[in-house]
Amino acid sequence: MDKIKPNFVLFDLDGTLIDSVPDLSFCVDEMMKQIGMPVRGERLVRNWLGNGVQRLVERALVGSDECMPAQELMDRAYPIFLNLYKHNNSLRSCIYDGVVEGLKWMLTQGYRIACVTNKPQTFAIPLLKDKGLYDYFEFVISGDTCAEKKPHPMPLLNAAKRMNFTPQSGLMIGDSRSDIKAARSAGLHIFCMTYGYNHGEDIRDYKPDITLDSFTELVNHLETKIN
Ligand SMILES: O=C(O)COP(=O)(O)O
Ligand SMILES: [Mg+2]
Repeated sequence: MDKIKPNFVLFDLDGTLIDSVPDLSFCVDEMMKQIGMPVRGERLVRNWLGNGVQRLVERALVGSDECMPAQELMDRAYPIFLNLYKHNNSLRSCIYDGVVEGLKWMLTQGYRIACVTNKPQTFAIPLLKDKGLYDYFEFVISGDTCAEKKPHPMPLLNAAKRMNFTPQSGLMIGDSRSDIKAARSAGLHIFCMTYGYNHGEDIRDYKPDITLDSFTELVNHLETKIN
């Protein structure tokens, strides 16, 4: 594929900018211990992430991707998780190699960038700030900013509107099938990182426009906007 020159670029957070699973799995396991249930471990949490923290907790409680826990169990467990994650939001999480260089390069090339995540605002903003990434973005659309989250196109359409460009002139960079589905429905181009979380499946099977092993490869796929 030839290099493209999108008017704006939207970045996913978990699994794209930051490996947040170490903190999330710590909190899931502490919650499980506190309610007297078996811990789940990092590998399963990695596969259950991608549809917001509420869905992650539901999956952890039933031990599967699909089913729903009893409401009474969720009502007991979810507040415990929220309190734990509030205090363990960024301690163990790491920025992926190449991300800071990639974001700096985007800005020097004249790109306008924002973050679109399914993580609720109360966790997304402190995490981005703690890791020194917040100031790179014009704005952050979190999992609870719009009425719908990815894979629904609404957060991406909202971002395009705030950028004042058509969705078709934008690019989403993510790591999961939710990012691909949202981008396709909204009409954006979509690049995916191979190192992220995609429910244990190879992201190439979902056919993004491009797959990247590192943000340092962005230079191979994007034109400069400064001429
Ligand atoms: O909170 C999640 O489930 C994942 O969030 P993401 O959209 O940044 O990958
Ligand atoms: Mg993600």
